[in-house]
Amino acid sequence: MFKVLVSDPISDLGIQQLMDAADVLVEKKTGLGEDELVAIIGEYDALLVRSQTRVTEKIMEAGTNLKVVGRAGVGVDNIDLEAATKRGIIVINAPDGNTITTCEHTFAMMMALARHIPQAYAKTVGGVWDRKSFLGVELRNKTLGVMGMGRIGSEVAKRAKAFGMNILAFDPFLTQERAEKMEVKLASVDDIVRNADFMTVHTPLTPETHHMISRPQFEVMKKGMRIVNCARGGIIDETALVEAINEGIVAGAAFDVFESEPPEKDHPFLTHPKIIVTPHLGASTVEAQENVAIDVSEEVLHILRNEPFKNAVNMPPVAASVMSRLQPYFSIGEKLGSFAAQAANQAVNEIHVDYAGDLSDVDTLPLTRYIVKGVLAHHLGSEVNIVNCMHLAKLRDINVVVTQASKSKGFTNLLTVTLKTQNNEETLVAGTLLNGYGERIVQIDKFPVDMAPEGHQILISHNDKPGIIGSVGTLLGQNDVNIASMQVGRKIIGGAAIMILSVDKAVQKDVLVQLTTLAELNRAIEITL
Ligand SMILES: NC(=O)C1=CN([C@@H]2O[C@H](COP(=O)(O)OP(=O)(O)OC[C@H]3O[C@@H](n4cnc5c(N)ncnc54)[C@H](O)[C@@H]3O)[C@@H](O)[C@H]2O)C=CC1
Ligand SMILES: O=C(O)C(=O)COP(=O)(O)O
Repeated sequence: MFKVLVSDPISDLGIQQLMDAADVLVEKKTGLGEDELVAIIGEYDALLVRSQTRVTEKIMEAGTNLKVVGRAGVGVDNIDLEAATKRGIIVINAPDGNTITTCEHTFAMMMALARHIPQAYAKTVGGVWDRKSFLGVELRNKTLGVMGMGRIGSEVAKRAKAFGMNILAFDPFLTQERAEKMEVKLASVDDIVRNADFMTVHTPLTPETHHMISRPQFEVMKKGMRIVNCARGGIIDETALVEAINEGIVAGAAFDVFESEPPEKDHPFLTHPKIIVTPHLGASTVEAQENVAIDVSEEVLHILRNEPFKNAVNMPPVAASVMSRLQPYFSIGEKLGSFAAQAANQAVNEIHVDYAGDLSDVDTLPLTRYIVKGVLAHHLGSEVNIVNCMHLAKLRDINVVVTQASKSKGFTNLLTVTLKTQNNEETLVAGTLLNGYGERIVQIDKFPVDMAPEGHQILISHNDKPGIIGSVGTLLGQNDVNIASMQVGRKIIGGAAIMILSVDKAVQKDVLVQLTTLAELNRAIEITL
C-alpha cells in the first residue's frame, strides 16, 4: 500500500482517482511546518503540494520512503530540486492545468488597475459616492510589454490583441518566426521598459529574472507605465517599484505575488493607494484546481506503480512523439542493464550503449536512463532510479557512452549494452523487441542466443565438450532445480561456449559452487531479472 500525504489544499475532485486507487492511502494534513513534516514524512511514498509547503532538503532527508513530490501547479521554487535529484526523488508538476486561469487573472488585474476597481469599490461600500477620483485609461491602442512568452505569457498576448493592444514581447526562446506567427513584436527588456504603457511578467523566478525590473529600469521607464505581476514575487524589485510610483514614474501596479509570502503586515504594497494586490490567487479557480490535481494525481500513480510518466521537473523534458517510440523499450533496456551488471565480473567504469535499426534516429536519453538504472540497481538497490542514475554513475566515475547505428544485424531494432571494467574486460548483452514475440536477449558476449529476459537464469561459461550439458542437468536435478528452458551458444566446435538455463526458482549458492567443480565448466552465476 502506497501512502500519499497532501500537505496543501488540493481539489478533492482532482485527487479522487488517487483516493479511489486500491493500492493507495491518501492522508490530508495541511498547514504543517518543516519540523512537523520532518517528523511524519518517513511514512509516506508521495507528497502532494501547492506553493505553501516548502519542501526542503531536511524534509527529503527524513523522507526515506519518498519517491515523488507532486506539485499541483507550475512553479517549483518551493521545492529543493537539487536535494530531490540527489536522493532520486522525482519532482513532477502540472504545467498546463492553470495556464488559462492565471492568464485570466492577469487580465482581471490589468483591467482592475486601469479602472481603479478595488479602490472605487472600497469607497463605494464605505458610503462615499466618488466619481472624480477614479478616471481610468483604455487598453485599446496601448502597448503591452510581455516578459516571458511561455504558456501564460502567450495566452496573455493572444487576449491582449483582442483588446486592440500592441504587443512587445521578450523571451530568450522567442524566435522572430514565432513572434511573427503570434503577431507580436520581438523586443528587448530595454525596448519594453522605454516604450510600453502596460507591462506584465510571466517568467519563473531564477537568478537571471530576480529583480529584472529594478532601479536602472525604472530610471529609463516610460512615464505612466502600469505594471502587473502574476508570476513570482522578486522578478520586480518591490522597494524600487514603490519609489518609482512615489516619484511619478509608474502610474500603478497590480501584484498577485510577493517576494515573501504572506507579506509582512507593514509591507508597503498593502497600504499604497496605487498598488492593488491579491493573495497569490492566479491559479485559484475551480477549473484550474481540478485540472492540476487530476494531472498530478495521474503522474503520481504512474510513478508509484513504476509506470512511465512525463512531467518530471528534475529530468530533461521529452517530446511525446519521442516518448511513445521509446516507451516499449524501457523494460528490455532496464533488463539488459541488469543482466550485464550481474554477468560482469568486476567494477564497471564504462557503460556503452549502442542503439541500432529503429532506434538509430531518435533521442534515446530517456531509454539510456533505464539501462543505466538497470546496471546500477544491481549494486545500489532501490536507491537508484531514472532521476538520479546519471548523477550516481558520475559520482562513481562511470562513463556512459552512447552510439547509434542504422545497421542492426538483421533485427529491426537492437540494443547492445557493453560494460567495460578497469582491466579492459567487456561484458556484452544485446536484446531486441521481436514483433509478436516480445522481449528477447539475442546475444551474450560473442555468442548468439534467443531467450526471454525474465525470472531466474543460470549463466554458465564452459568448453564445448560432449557430456557437459548432461552433467549440468544431472547436478541441477540432484539439487531439485527444475530447468524450464536451455540455450547453448558457441562460435566454433570444441571452443569456448555459454549455456543459459531458465530455472523455476532462485538457486542456492552452494549449487553454483558445485557446478564450477564440473569438468570443462569455467564459471556459473545466477542472474535474476
Ligand atoms: N500567480 C499564480 O498563481 C501562478 C503563477 N505562475 C507562474 O507564472 C510563471 C509563468 O508560468 P508558465 O507560463 O506556465 O511558465 P512557462 O515555463 O511556460 O513560461 C515561462 C517563460 O519564461 C521565459 N523566461 C525564462 N527566463 C526569462 C528571462 N530572463 N526573460 C524573459 N523570459 C524568460 C521562458 O523562456 C518561458 O518561455 C511562472 O513563474 C509560474 O510559476 C503560474 C501559475 C499560477
Ligand atoms: O502554479 C503556480 O506556479 C502557482 O503559483 C500557483 O500556486 P498555488 O498552487 O495556487 O499555490
